Amino acid sequence: MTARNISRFWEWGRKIICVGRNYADHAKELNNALPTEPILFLKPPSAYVTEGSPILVPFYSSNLHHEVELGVVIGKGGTAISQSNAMDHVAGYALCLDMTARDIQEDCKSKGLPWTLAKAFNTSCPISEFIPKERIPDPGNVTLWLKVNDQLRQNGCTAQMIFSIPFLISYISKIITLEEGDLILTGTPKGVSAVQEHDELQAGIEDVITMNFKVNRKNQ
Ligand SMILES: CC(=O)CC(=O)C(=O)O
Ligand SMILES: [Mg+2]
Repeated sequence: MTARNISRFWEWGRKIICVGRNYADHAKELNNALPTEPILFLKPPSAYVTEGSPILVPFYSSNLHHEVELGVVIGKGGTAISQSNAMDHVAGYALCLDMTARDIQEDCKSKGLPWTLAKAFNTSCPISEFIPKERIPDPGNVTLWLKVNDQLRQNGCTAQMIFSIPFLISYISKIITLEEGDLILTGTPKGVSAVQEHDELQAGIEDVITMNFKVNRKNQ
C-alpha cells in the first residue's frame, strides 16, 4: 500500500467541519447575532472541488454566494485537544470557499431546518493547493481576499476572527474527534455576494497563494 500524502488531503474522504459567523462584520451584514460559542456545520468530502473544475450552482438555488475562508488541515488527530497543544495538530492550510445557497439557507433558517441543502452540495467546497504550515507562520493574522470578474468583493484579516484557531481546534475536538486529513473552515469575513453562471472567481492569501474557479450551472 502506498503512503498517503497530506498534500492531497481532499482525496482521503475525511471530515470538513465549518465554523459560521466567526467574523463580526459578516454576522452584521447578514443581520445575524454574534455567537457566544462556535456555530458548527459539516460538508461531505464530495463537496471538494479543485482548480481546473468548475463550481456548479445547484439546480434548486438562484442565489449562490461565495464565502472566502482560511482552511486548517489537521495533521495529527485527537480528542479534547488543549488550546496550548492545538497548533501541534495542524499540518497546514488551504484557501477555501464555503459556497452557500443563500436563498435555501434563509428558507431553512425560517423553518428551523438544517443547512445541508444550502452548504453541503457537490462543489460547495472549492480549495487551493495544500499550504504547508511553515508558509503561514501566523495564521491568526493573514489577509484573505476574493474577486468576482476582477472586482474585489472580500478582503478581511483572520485577526478579526471571534474564535481563534487554537480555540476552535480545542472546542471542536471535545465534540468531534479530529483525524489526520480533516479540514476546518474558519468562517468568512464580510463582503459575501451572489455569483452567476460564467463568473470567474479569484481568491488569495496575501503573497502565499491564489486560486481561480469558474462558475457553471448544474441542470438537475
Ligand atoms: C451565515 C453563514 O453562512 C455562516 C458561515 O458559513 C460563515 O462563514 O460565517
Ligand atoms: Mg462560511
